[in-house]
Amino acid sequence: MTLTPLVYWAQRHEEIYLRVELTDAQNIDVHAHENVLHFRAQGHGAKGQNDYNFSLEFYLPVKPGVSHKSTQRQVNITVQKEQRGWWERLTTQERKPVFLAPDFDRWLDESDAEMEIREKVSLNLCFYISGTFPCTFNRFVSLKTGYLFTYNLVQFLGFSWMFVNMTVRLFIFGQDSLYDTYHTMSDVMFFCQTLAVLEVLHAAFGVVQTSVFPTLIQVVARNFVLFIIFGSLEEMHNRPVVFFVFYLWSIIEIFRYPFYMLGCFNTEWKPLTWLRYTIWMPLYPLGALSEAVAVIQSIPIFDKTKLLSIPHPKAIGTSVSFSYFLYVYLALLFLGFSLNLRHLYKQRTRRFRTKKRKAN
Ligand SMILES: CCCCCCCCCCCCC[C@@H](O)CC(=O)SCCNC(=O)CCNC(=O)[C@H](O)C(C)(C)COP(=O)(O)OP(=O)(O)OC[C@H]1O[C@@H](n2cnc3c(N)ncnc32)[C@H](O)[C@@H]1OP(=O)(O)O
Repeated sequence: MTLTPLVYWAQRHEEIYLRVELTDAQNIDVHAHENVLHFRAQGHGAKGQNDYNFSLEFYLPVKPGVSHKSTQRQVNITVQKEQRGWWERLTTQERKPVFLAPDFDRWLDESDAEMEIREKVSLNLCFYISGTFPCTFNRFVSLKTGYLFTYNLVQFLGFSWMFVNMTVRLFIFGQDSLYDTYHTMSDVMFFCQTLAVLEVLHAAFGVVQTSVFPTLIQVVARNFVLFIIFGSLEEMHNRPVVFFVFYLWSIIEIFRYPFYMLGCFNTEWKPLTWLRYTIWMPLYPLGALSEAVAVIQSIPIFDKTKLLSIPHPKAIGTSVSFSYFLYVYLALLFLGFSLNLRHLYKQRTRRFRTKKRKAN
């Protein structure tokens, strides 16, 4: 009689692990052919001493070479994935075979597996660089953590100061406070937003694991409004739009930077994570809208003052107003906004999908 053994599985980004519950397994034949793993052996399983076999059709392509190792208690099989990646299940069919279960001794979810790789790389580099522990690389890692923590703390303090100040002033002075936001907040905002340029460098040099383009869009967009629209036009300083722009920027940052601060120590506080990945939903469109309003309000001022206009190109005989560039910028703003909205949505899905899997 041929029976099916119990099989436990787990995965990493590059391989699949199978643990077959057979003691004293003999005459083991295991191979993968056209994406199907075939296993046959004699041994002592759930139904006593017998012939056991099973087949599994994998969810995605695997490499044909399969390695196995049998111990007195089990047979361990390792299958290499054809392409690096995370599989949502093991087999092509959605319903898992009854003899198959997760191997909780080896089970990791995607982000933990990523962490495992990073730790391995850091250990390998550690040996490579110095051959000793604690090594230069470890010191570099803690230096990086210390640097990022300090950076995030400084930004958090800056944005919290602005948020609290604007809120208190709004309560005390009411509508009047909207008109002098620039005079009271701009120094700190200039400081924080200049510092934020470092975020593009962090992403570009791999100091944090994120893509450069969304960060670049964010920093360029904000600094354009801050330095060019507000900074260079005195006429804009007393406009309420400054309040809305600064206030919306500050709200998200008082959640984002503490989230990163905890992340520096691989810690999280669930309500904060939820807020970091949710509160942008109303804030981002409102922020982009208020930035667009600021740009639109500045157009007649640039036209009137001729500030930043290109002086007198011979072919036209008159200077080209900076406002033409602002119309192009408004189109870019819409495009950049859509791209970043998509990015933020993807980050949110990635974050909560991973967390949900962890909870299961
Ligand atoms: C190039 C030409 C440009 C032309 C310009 C055209 C104009 C475009 C206009 C666009 C409209 C902009 C409007 C906007 O300015 C309005 C506002 O901001 S309103 C206020 C609301 N805003 C928001 O909610 C957005 C806030 N900003 C962000 O979220 C980020 O800046 C953003 C880049 C958009 C997304 O961030 P990121 O991709 O980094 O996502 P994560 O937070 O998930 O981070 C990914 C992982 O990296 C780790 N990380 C990141 N930074 C740090 C750090 N400083 N310290 C430590 N760790 C960090 C983070 O923990 C994640 O790691 P893990 O996944 O392991 O947790």
